[in-house]
Amino acid sequence: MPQTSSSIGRRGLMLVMSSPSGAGKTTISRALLARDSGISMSVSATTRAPRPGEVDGKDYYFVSVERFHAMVENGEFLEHARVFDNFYGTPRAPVEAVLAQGRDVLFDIDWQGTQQMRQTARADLVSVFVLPPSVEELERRLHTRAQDSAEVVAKRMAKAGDEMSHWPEYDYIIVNVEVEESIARVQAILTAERLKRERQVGMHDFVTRLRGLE
Ligand SMILES: Nc1ncnc2c1ncn2[C@@H]1O[C@H](COP(=O)(O)OP(=O)(O)OP(=O)(O)O)[C@@H](O)[C@H]1O
Ligand SMILES: Nc1nc2c(ncn2[C@@H]2O[C@H](COP(=O)(O)O)[C@@H](O)[C@H]2O)c(=O)[nH]1
Repeated sequence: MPQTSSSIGRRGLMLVMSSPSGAGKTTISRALLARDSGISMSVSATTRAPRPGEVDGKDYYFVSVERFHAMVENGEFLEHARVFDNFYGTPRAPVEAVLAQGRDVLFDIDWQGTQQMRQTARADLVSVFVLPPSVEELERRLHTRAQDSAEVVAKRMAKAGDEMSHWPEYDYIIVNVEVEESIARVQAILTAERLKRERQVGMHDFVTRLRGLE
């Protein structure tokens, strides 16, 4: 049978995107998912109330505080954190199932969650921090999204400086000026990371066959 590169197995990676609230990571993530069939979104659990249009099981699993704590106790989360007075966590089982198929998983989580995942899964983690072009533009985006009250927007703006201080902990930094340019940059990161030697787990056998040694 002829050798083709499509027979080379690949180890799935975990692409984490973080940013201050409103910088644009959800927008970039949605576009990436629509354009790349090799990556799926990790759906987090949260105790925050759904925004207009958000769908349970698609945008988040909306759970009570009691249910969230039970999930923590049962070890159901890969990571979890308190963000803006609410709890958020990444359910472990769906992520492990996708990675086992050699597919990639995209996470929209904060810096606390990224730190936890770096400790448990460093080799599989690729982290991207998204910055806004300016603080004024960040506030404008939060208001334009029109999904949070003025009080919630003010709270998120007050935390933006602290959040942004974590940028040096990430592998890649994107200043999200033009959304199409930012999407292209994340696609480029994903392409390069997928090609890393250590992720191409079937390469040894492929080259062995190429060399006619098997
Ligand atoms: N490059 C951009 N230029 C202009 N507007 C943008 C850009 N990227 C995103 N936006 C808009 O900014 C708003 C916030 O974007 P988004 O919801 O993606 O932010 P986020 O980082 O995911 O926020 P959160 O952490 O609160 O979920 C949205 O209305 C989105 O359409
Ligand atoms: N550590 C985690 N952070 C998470 C998770 N899911 C979302 N987030 C972060 O929370 C804030 C606010 O999100 P919003 O949807 O309420 O605007 C944002 O920074 C997200 O990245 C998670 O599972 N773990």
